[in-house]
Amino acid sequence: MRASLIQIAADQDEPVDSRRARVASLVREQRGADLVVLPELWPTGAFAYESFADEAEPVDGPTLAALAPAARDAGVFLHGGSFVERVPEGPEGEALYNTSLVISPEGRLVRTYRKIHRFGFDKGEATLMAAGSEITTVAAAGAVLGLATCYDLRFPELFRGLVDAGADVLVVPAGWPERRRAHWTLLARARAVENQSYVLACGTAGAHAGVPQAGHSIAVDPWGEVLAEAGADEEVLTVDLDLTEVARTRERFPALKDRRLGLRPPDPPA
Ligand SMILES: NC(=O)CCC(=O)C(=O)O
Repeated sequence: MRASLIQIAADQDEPVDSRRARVASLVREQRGADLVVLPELWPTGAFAYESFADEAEPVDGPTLAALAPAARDAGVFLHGGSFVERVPEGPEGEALYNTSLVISPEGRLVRTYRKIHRFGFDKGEATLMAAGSEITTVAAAGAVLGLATCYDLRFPELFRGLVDAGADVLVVPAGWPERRRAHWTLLARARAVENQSYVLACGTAGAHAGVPQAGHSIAVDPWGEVLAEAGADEEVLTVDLDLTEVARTRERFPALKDRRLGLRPPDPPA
């Protein structure tokens, strides 16, 4: 599988529609890839909280309208990163989600994933967005992609759930800040090693809302080796994955089979 990770900046000086057009044209340039991945919340910027409500859109809104024909023209599976999804009706009224799109080479939306772990503790995304609750995989380009978004990378149990659901390539769009870049690289490698899976983690470049971004999109193999890593600036990172390596790694070093589920919890302190 040839994968291209498009690490773009979500600069607030660039109008969102211009960025959509620019991203669509970058996707079209990836003809020959099997899978193209975009970062988290690239239309708005992951930390541009003030713009979330204004830029929120339904799943079939302008982001999908820009990306679907681009995926079709390039003939690629496209993980469209994520955007702010507005859901007008629900038990508690309107809600916003941090939602990812996966589009087929025919330009058809084949999967959505709503970010499960919201970042910000008692502010930002954690207060503005609702949390997804579904572990989500999708068959694409000869692999089973396990979908996660940014802060999700810190929660290994989600990734175990994805592997249990058959994932062999874990795809993580992100808007990860420069300040915690060491965690980004470490966690991407840890998720690959412990799950004996490829990890494709695509971050943003530049800075938005005053938060410098780490960039350093990264592709890691099931043994934890870094196959390719971007710099800090805008860049397309292209990498070839040998998907048979997942089964080979799991056979030669079958640690996943040694899991001990259902261990007895400790007795409460006396
Ligand atoms: N957008 C995010 O989820 C940011 C996550 C982050 O900064 C961190 O986990 O650290």
